[in-house]
Amino acid sequence: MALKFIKGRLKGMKYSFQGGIHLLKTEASIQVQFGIFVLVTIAGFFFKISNYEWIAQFLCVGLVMTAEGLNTAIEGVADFIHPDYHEKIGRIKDVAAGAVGIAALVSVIVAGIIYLPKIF
Ligand SMILES: Nc1ncnc2c1ncn2[C@@H]1O[C@H](COP(=O)(O)OP(=O)(O)OP(=O)(O)O)[C@@H](O)[C@H]1O
Repeated sequence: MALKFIKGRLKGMKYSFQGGIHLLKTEASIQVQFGIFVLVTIAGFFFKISNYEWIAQFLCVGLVMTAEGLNTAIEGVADFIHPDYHEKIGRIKDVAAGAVGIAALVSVIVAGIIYLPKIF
């Protein structure tokens, strides 16, 4: 029983890992965000940011990439169930993209709070 449960969870982890790799290989926006993650990590070491600033930074990067992954999944489902033009599909995609936009805006604000005082 417990072994079956553990095997199921490990399988789930394998699928989520495969999904993440697929996103990184195929989605230009995730690749850009991964590049930003690398850059801000370098900046974090350069400016010697505090533990709490590292936490805020990792949470922001994670938030944006999670939102982007979900946005990609929603776009994929929308295109699969309705490949043709439809006003509602357009609205659904806009809302999903809007969620990424909110995450990105919050992240830019957090980055400003962390880095602007260190630069100026
Ligand atoms: N089937 C559709 N019906 C109506 N409007 C659509 C449809 N597909 C896309 N759109 C409109 O075009 C916008 C961009 O959609 P698209 O699927 O090209 O996403 P994208 O942001 O370019 O993502 P990606 O670059 O990952 O393909 C949507 O937000 C929506 O406004």
